[in-house]
Amino acid sequence: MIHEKAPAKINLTLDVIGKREDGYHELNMVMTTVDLYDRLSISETDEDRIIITTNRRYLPVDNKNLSYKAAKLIKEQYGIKKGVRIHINKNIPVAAGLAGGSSDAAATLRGLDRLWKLNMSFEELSEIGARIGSDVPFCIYGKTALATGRGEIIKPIKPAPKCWVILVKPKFGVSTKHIFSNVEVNSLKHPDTKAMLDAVLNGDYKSMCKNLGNSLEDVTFKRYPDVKKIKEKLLKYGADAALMSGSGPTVFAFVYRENKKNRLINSLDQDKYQIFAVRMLG
Ligand SMILES: C[C@](O)(CO)[C@H](O)COP(=O)(O)OP(=O)(O)OC[C@H]1O[C@@H](n2ccc(N)nc2=O)[C@H](O)[C@@H]1O
Ligand SMILES: Nc1ncnc2c1ncn2[C@@H]1O[C@H](COP(=O)(O)OP(=O)(O)OP(=O)(O)O)[C@@H](O)[C@H]1O
Repeated sequence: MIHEKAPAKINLTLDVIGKREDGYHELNMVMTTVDLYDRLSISETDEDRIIITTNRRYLPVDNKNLSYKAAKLIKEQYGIKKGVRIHINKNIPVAAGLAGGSSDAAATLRGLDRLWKLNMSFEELSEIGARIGSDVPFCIYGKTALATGRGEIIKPIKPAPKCWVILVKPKFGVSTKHIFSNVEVNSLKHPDTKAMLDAVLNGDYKSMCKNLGNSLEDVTFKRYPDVKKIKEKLLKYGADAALMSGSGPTVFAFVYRENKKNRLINSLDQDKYQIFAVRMLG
């Protein structure tokens, strides 16, 4: 049995540069991971089938599950006739902007590479990952990186400065496709990616806080005003900085000091939101 951890990602920056001919958007993103994980257990079976099980009833377990897709692609690519059973213990909220599904797919690729001793390079894993979703190559890498193209071109950078990360997700989910379809490229705000890269390179917590930015925030805020309210609340109650992750709706806040973290959590309505206090990983 192989065990793989699949961490959630957050976007320190997300800049939408423009719309591409293939319908995707050209992005510039600084991404990192936090210690909120799904846990995957993977084992081989003799019968040539992919069996997915999970602790969450609402998740698909057929070919719509991104882990299923990952297993299918790797089996096809390497002509593997064995079957596999994958149990996903899910902790990352779904459709949250935290790349939960992408991270499960990435963990499946890493796990099957180990199970079947395929010795795949990052490039080989990443090529298969990109066929599943734009965030999967970053999730295969799993640390801190600059992601460009539609998100699938990964350049590793130093780990982001350590701090507490408070993730706040409203009860509803948001479709990434829906948010991108409402993007008007000419009216977007653009974060300063270079300043964020410098902040990470210099381990400069204050500058990292100052340069957080996400072009998709206003697009999501306009359709889901509650997401904007979460960000305002977090800033009002003492977060050093706050930003929506990915296409939302999760908003994360940074705090450096532990006592401030507890105060911030206590100020939030626990019935209205899913709240996680985690550490920066990457
Ligand atoms: C918003 C982010 O979470 C930022 O990290 C990611 O870019 C989304 O990555 P993902 O969920 O793996 O996205 P995909 O499954 O590849 O794409 C979902 C949908 O989002 C839109 N999409 C996604 C990525 C991109 N660079 N441009 C897009 O326009 C497309 O409409 C696509 O059909
Ligand atoms: N293993 C999986 N975990 C979570 N969702 C999955 C999985 N496989 C397929 N899905 C489907 O994918 C959709 C969104 O999943 P996910 O949680 O990855 O979104 P997200 O957090 O917005 O990701 P991203 O930040 O990459 O856009 C859901 O509709 C869900 O049913």
